[in-house]
Amino acid sequence: MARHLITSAIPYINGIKHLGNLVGSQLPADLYARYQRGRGHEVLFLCATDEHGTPAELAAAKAGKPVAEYCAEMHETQAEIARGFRLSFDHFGRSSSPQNHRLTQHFAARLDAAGLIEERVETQIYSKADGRYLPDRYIEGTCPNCGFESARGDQCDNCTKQLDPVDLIEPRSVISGSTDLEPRETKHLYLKQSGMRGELQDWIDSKADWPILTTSIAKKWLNDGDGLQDRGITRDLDWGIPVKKGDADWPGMEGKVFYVWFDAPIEYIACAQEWVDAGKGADWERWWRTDHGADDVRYTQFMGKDNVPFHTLSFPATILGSGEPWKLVDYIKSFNYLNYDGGQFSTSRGRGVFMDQALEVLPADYWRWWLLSHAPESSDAEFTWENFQQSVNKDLADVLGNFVSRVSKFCRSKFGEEVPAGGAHGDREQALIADLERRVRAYEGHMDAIEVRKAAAELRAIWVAGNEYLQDAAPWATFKTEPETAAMQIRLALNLIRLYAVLSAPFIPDASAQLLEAMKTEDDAWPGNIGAALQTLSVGHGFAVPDVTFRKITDEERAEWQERFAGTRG
Ligand SMILES: Nc1ncnc2c1ncn2[C@@H]1O[C@H](COP(=O)(O)OP(=O)(O)OP(=O)(O)O)[C@@H](O)[C@H]1O
Ligand SMILES: [Zn+2]
Repeated sequence: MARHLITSAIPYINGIKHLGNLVGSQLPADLYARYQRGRGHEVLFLCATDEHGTPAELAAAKAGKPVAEYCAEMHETQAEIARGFRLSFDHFGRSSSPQNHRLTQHFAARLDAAGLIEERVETQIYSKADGRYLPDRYIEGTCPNCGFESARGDQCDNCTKQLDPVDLIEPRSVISGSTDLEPRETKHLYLKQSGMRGELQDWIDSKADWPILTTSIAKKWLNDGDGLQDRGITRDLDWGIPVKKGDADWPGMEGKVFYVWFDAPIEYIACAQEWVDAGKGADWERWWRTDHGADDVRYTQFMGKDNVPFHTLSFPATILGSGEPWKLVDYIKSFNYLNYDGGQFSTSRGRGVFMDQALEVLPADYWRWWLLSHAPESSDAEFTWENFQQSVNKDLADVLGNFVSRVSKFCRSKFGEEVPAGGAHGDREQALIADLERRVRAYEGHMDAIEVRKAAAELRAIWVAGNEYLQDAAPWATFKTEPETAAMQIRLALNLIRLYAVLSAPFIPDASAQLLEAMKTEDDAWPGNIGAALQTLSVGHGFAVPDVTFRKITDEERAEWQERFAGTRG
C-alpha cells in the first residue's frame, strides 16, 4: 500500500469559485484522491481557504463586515459547496489558522537564520486618493514584458511573469482608478531566491516526468532575463500573519504582515496539523517530515497555470531554504484555463457559472463528468451549453444510464429481481472480457499518470463496450429461443453495472453509490482480473431497478440556462 499526499491549490476567500477554478484545481485533485483510495492506498487529501491579502479586506468592506468575520463565513460557504460537489477533502482548513500563523513565523525565522532574508528599504506605491499603500494586486498597468494592458502588480495574467508594481507602465489604483500615485519608502523583508537558483534548477531538471506546462513555466522564471529574482515576503497591511521571527518580535517590522503568497503554501503543511487538531488524524508529521517517515509519501499538487511559479520556485525555496527535513512535492499537475462561452470566467466581473449556481441547475455528477472529460490539459478549453448538453445526453444518459436501465428492467420483467441462473459464457463473452481487461488496464494507466481527459475517454469506452455487447447479444431476442443464454447474458450485464459503479466512482461518486445500492452490494473492490470481477454478483443475488441514473437535458432547459448565465452575476 502506497501513501499519497494530495493538495489542491487553495481557493481564495473573496467569493464563491467558478467552474474554471473548480476544474483547474479541486476537482481533478478529488478525482485522483478518490482513485488512489479506490486502489486501496492510504490518502491524505488537503485543501483550505486562502484568506489573507487585500482582496479579502476589500471583499469584507464591501459586505460591511469585519474581515475575520467575513472570512469565517465565506469559509463555511465554500466548505458547504465543496460538500455539494462531493470534494472528499480529509480536511478543509484555513490559512488564517493559528497553526499557519505559527508555522509561517517559524519558516521566516529559519530562513533568516540561514541568511536567506534581507531587509530592504524600498519604494512602494502610495495612493493619496485611497489613503494607503497599494498592494500589488491593486495596481494595474501595462506589462513591461509582453505589453498586456491589464497586468496586475504581482503578476501578468497574460504571460505569467511575476512582477513588481513599480515595473508597470502607466500604473493606476484598482480601488479608485486614481493615477495620483506616489512612491514612498518603506522597509520590507526579501527572500533571497536568486541565490538558490542552481539548487532549484537541479531539482526541476530532475523532474523529467512532469507536465510540460509545469516545467516550461518554472524554467521560464528561472532563466528568462536576469533569472530568478528575490521576492518581497512582507506587506504594509493590517490583515495577515504578523511578521515575527518564530515567537520573537522582528525589530523594525512592527505592524507589517507576511505576503499572502508566502503563507498560503505553508498552509498545506499547517492544514495537516489542523486535521490532527480537529481529531481526524493522529500524526501529521509522517506525511510531511522526511525524518518521520514521509520519504515513503508520494506528494502531488494540483493547480491552474498562474499558480505554477509559486509552487515550482517560491514554495520550494521556502522548504529548501529552511534546512529542515520537510517533504518536497513529487509531482505538479497543472492546468490551462477553462473559458466560458466565448470569453473568460471572471470572479471580479461575475462572469460564467459559479459553483453554487451550478448545483442549483443539476446535481454534482453532471458537472463533474463534463468538467473532467473536458479538462483544460493540453490547451485552454471552453464551456458551452451546447457541448454540455450533448456530452451529458450522450455519455451519461444514452450510454451509461441507458445500459443500467435496459439491463435491470429487462431482468425484472423476465427473470425477477435477482441474478438469474443458467447458461455459460461463449465467444462473445470471452471477447468482451478480453477487451475490458485491456481497457481497464489502460484506464488505470491514465489515472496513474493523471491524464484526466484520456482517463475519461477510456471510461466512456468501457461503458460503450457494455452497450455494444448488449446490442449484439440482444437478450430480449435470445430469450425467446434460448432463455438460459439470455439469463447468462443478463447475469454478465448486471455484474457490469457493479463494475461500472466501481470504475466510475472517482468521476461520478453519487451515481456510483446509487448503482451499488441498486445492485445490493457493498463490494466496491477495485477489479483485478476482470473475468473474476464479473462474477461478483452470483446467481440468486437480489437487486432493484434504480431510479433514473442520468436524465437528458432538454433544448428548452439549455436555452433557458444559456440566457440565465449570459450576463454577470449581481
Ligand atoms: N479559468 C480557469 N480555468 C482553470 N483554472 C483556473 C481558472 N481560473 C483560476 N484557476 C485556478 O483556480 C484555482 C483557484 O484560484 P483562486 O481562488 O486563486 O482564483 P483566481 O486564480 O484569482 O481566479 P479568478 O480571479 O478567476 O477567481 C487556482 O489554482 C487557479 O490557478
Ligand atoms: Zn505580460
